[in-house]
Amino acid sequence: MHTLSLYGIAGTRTLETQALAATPPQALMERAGLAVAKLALALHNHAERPIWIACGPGNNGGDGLVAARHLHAQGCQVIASLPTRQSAGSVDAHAALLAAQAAGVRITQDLTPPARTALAIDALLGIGATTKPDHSPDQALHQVLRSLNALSARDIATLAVDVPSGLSVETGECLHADAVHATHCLTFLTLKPGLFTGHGPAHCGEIWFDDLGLSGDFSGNVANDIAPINRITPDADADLIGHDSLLNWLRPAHPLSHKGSHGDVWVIGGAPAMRGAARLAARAALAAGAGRVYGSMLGDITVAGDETPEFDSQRPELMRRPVEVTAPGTFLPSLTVVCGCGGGQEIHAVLPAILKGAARLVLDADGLNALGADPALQALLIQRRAVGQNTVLTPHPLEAARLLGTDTHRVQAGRLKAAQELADRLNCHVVLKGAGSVVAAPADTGRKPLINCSGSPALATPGSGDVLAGWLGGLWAQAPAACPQGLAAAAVYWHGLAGESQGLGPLRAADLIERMHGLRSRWGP
Ligand SMILES: NC(=O)C1=CN([C@@H]2O[C@H](COP(=O)(O)OP(=O)(O)OC[C@H]3O[C@@H](n4cnc5c(N)ncnc54)[C@H](O)[C@@H]3O)[C@@H](O)[C@H]2O)[C@@H](O)CC1
Ligand SMILES: Nc1ncnc2c1ncn2[C@@H]1O[C@H](COP(=O)(O)OP(=O)(O)O)[C@@H](O)[C@H]1O
Ligand SMILES: [K+]
Repeated sequence: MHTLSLYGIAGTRTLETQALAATPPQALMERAGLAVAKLALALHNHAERPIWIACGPGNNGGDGLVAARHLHAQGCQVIASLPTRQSAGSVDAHAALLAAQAAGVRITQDLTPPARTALAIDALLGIGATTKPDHSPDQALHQVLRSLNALSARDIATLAVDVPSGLSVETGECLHADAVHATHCLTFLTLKPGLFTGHGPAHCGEIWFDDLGLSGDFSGNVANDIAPINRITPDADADLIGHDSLLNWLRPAHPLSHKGSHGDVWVIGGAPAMRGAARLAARAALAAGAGRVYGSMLGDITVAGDETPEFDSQRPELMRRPVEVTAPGTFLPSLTVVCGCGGGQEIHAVLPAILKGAARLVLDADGLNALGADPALQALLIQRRAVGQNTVLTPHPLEAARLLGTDTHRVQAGRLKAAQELADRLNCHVVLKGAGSVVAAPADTGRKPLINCSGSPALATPGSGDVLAGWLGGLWAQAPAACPQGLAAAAVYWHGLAGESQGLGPLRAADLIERMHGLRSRWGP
C-alpha cells in the first residue's frame, strides 16, 4: 500500500459537495448502499439467519436503507431498525426510506436485534455525528449502540458504514462511551484520520474503502453517471504511511560500502537497573544497519555489580564508550545520538552538551522527561534547527502530556494536534507513539503529519519503544541528510510490521529487533 491522503470532516465535505453537484440525485447514496450490500453479502455466512441494519436519522442511515433494499432483493432476511420516530432526514435519505419500504424491506422501530442475527450493519451515525447529542431520544441511540457492541462482542460480524458510530473521524476519540466496535468498516469518498489513530484501530476492524467512483476506474474513466468534475482537491489533514516509506531500505547496499559508510550511532542511557533499555536501543541501531554502534551507561557502573567490560555481553559487536560528552571532537558529523533509553535522573546532567553538540539526535524516555521538566533544555532544543541540527522526539502519550503540560487523556483525544503542537513548540520532529503513531514535522517545513497504520498490541511490551528509538537512530546514521520525518515514518512502519507478524501474544523487545532485521532479508532481492 502506498502513502494515502487522509481527510477530516471539512475536506470530506468539500469532496462530497463536489461529487453531489456532479451526480444525479441519490446516485452517491445508491452507490454507497450498493457497496455496503456487496461487502455484507461477502461477510454473510449464514444465509438462513437475519441481517440486522441499524439506521440513523441522516445520510448514514440512508446508506443503510439502500443496502437493506439490495440485500432484500438478494433474498436475505433483512430487518432495518430506525431508532427514531422521525422519517430519515435528508431528501436522499428519505428517498432511500421510501424505496426500501416500497421494496418490502422490514423496517421497524423495535431496537432489539433479531434473534440469531448473523450480521449487523451499523448505519447509525457517520461524519455528521456531533459530540453533543442534538437528537432525541438519546436513550434510543445508546440502546442501539449497546446492542451492536453486544453482537460484536459475541464475534458476530459487524459492518460499520463509513465510520463506526460514535468514533470521531477527525481524532479517533470516542464521542460516545458505547462507540461501536466493528469487525469491518467500509468508508466512503475519503480515508479519515480518526479511523487509523487513537481508538480508531480498536473500533474499525478491517478497513475497506470505496471512493464512490470519483477518482475513476482503472482505465482512468470516471463512472458514467458522474459529470466531469471541476475538482478542487482540498488539502489533506494527514497522510497514511505506506510501504513506499521503506523504498530506500529495500535496495542492496553499494558494493563498495564499508562500515564507515554506514554512519555511527552512540546510545546514551541505561542508568543502573535500566541497563537493558540502552542495550536494546544499541542492538536495534546495529540491526538497522548502522556502521559502528557505541553505548554508554549512565551512573556508577560499579554500583550495579553486574557489569562486564563489554557494553552488552550478548552482542560483542557493540562498543562501550565512556560517558564523556564535553571533550572536543566528541560529536563528529558522522555520529547520530540516541539518548534517554533508561536514562533515569542521570540523563539530565549530560543533556545540555548533547543538545549543543549532536548533529542528529533521537530523544526518548527519560531524556523526554528531563526535557519536560527543564525550560533551559527546551531552549537548547529549540535552537538546534537554526544551526542545522535535527532532533526526533519519540514520546508515548504520557511523555507527550508531560512535555505539553497536560494529561494523557487530552493528548489521546487529539493525537494529530498534540504531535503537531509539540513539533511546533519544540521546533523538532515528533513521533507520538501508541496505536496509530503520529509523525509530525515543524509547521515551517510545510509537511503534514503522518499516521502509521502498521502495528499491533504485540508491541505493547517493555522495551519496544527503546527498539524503535535505536532503529530510527540506525537508519538515520545511514542517511544523515534524509528528511527526519521520512526516516521516522520508515522506522514506525517497519516496527509495526514486525509487531503484526507476531499474531497473538507479546513480541519481546529483543526478539522484535531480530524480527525487524529478518523482515529486511525477506524483502531483499
Ligand atoms: N450526502 C451524500 O449523498 C452521501 C452521504 N454519505 C453518507 O452520509 C453520511 C453523512 O450523513 P449526514 O451528514 O446526514 O450525517 P449522519 O448520518 O452521520 O448523522 C447526522 C444525523 O445524526 C444525528 N446526530 C448527529 N450526532 C448525533 C448524536 N451524537 N446523537 C444522536 N444523533 C446524532 C443528527 O441529528 C442528524 O440527523 C456519511 O457518513 C456517509 O455515510 C455517503 O453515502 C456518500 C454520499
Ligand atoms: N496496541 C498497540 N498497537 C500498536 N503499537 C503499539 C501498541 N502498544 C504499543 N505499541 C508501540 O510499542 C512501542 C512502545 O513504546 P514505549 O511505550 O516507549 O515502551 P517502552 O518504554 O517499554 O519501550 C511504541 O512504538 C508504540 O507505538
Ligand atoms: K456508522
